[in-house]
Amino acid sequence: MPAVSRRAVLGGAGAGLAVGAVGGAWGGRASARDTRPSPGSARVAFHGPRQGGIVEPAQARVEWAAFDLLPGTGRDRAAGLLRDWSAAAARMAAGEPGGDGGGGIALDAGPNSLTVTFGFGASLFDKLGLADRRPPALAALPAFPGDALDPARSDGDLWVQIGADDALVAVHALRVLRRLAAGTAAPRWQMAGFSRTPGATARPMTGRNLMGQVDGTNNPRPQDPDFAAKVFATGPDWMAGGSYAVLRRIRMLLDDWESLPTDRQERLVGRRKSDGAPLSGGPDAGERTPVDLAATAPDGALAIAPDAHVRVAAPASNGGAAMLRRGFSFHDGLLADGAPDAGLLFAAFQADPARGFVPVQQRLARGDGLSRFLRHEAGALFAVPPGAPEGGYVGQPLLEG
Ligand SMILES: C=CC1=C(C)c2cc3[nH]c(cc4nc(cc5[nH]c(cc1n2)c(C)c5CCC(=O)O)C(CCC(=O)O)=C4C)c(C)c3C=C
Ligand SMILES: [Fe+2]
Repeated sequence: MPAVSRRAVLGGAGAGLAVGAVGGAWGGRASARDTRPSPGSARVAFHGPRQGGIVEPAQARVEWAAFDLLPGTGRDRAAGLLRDWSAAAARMAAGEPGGDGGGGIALDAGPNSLTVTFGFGASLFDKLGLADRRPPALAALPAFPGDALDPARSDGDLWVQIGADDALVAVHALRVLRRLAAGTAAPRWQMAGFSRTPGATARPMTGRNLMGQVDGTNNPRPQDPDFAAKVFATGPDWMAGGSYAVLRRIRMLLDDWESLPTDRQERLVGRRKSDGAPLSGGPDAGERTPVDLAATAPDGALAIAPDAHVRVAAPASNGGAAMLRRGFSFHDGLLADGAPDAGLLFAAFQADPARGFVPVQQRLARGDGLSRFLRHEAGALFAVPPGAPEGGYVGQPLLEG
């Protein structure tokens, strides 16, 4: 298959998505003119200066998995695993079989915009005798008020994020990578999430979370002049062009949330539920209307309440702190009390968590109205190295340097 740049592939994916919405995706009438490729054929090149799964739109399905190195695993074995994982990920991203262990479950499907992202936890550096090369930005995060993080579902030596617009494709990739890890690393925890399916809406729009809010509007955008400075690290050498991923499994108290009237829900967020417009903007505002934190209502009260989520989280309230949020919903059945075990697999990518996530979460944990309806149940921080060139593997400069 010819090498295709990530940008070119994504452009193609956009064209393909329209076909899924109109053509035979639901077994409906397919006209003779529907000759464009299906959404399943969209692909994101694995090799490149940056790993996939950071700036690409969230796919319909995500699998997160953390692994711990088996006792006695040294740098050579770990390097071999990253070499095998990278090679398999590159094959699968190109729509080729990943190798043994996938059970044939993705045989009929295209790559479906598959991305595989690899991350390194702080504990990996100690185990491989690389403590002197652990980046300062990977220092343990502080404990935040209200945190109730389950150690069995937190942290890990290695992290794999698999995104695809088809669940079978994502699960297949996970099975392949898991098989390749046998004898070198053991699964520590695994989580599955979802996002909107391409073509599900009449026009592409920012997705919604399980609280029903349009979520992701004020993310930094790749065209912003300071985007790379916010999201990508400049060092140490092996991390230049990489990023740091903060993960949180945040359960939502959905039954309590859904019992609130819409205007109270909107006040707690600071945006309208129907279209995501800021409450500071008046009836004609839209999702992209800039938030005005100083705006007041006719009665003199702040249009965006003091404890509204967007006020407390805004860069302007946190000394400019910013991150790229790329979360997925989860819905994992019922808890013992019958409440849904559902919420957000929150992921934030940034150049330095101490300047991105930490100040924001410190303020949110204390003064965010939304946090009364949220429970932080698991968390992790991983260094996400830059992408690997053709023929190389993710983390090679660290593991062979
Ligand atoms: C520490 C960082 C953040 C956590 C944790 C977090 C959890 C969380 N957020 C929502 C819903 C929304 N968040 C929105 C905006 C927003 N959130 C954060 C940070 C965290 N959120 C930031 C930095 C921002 C942008 C603020 C700004 O600049 O305006 C929004 C509004 C739409 C948007 O801009 O994305 C919603 C809705 C939930 C449900 C949640 C935990 C489950
Ligand atoms: Fe948020």
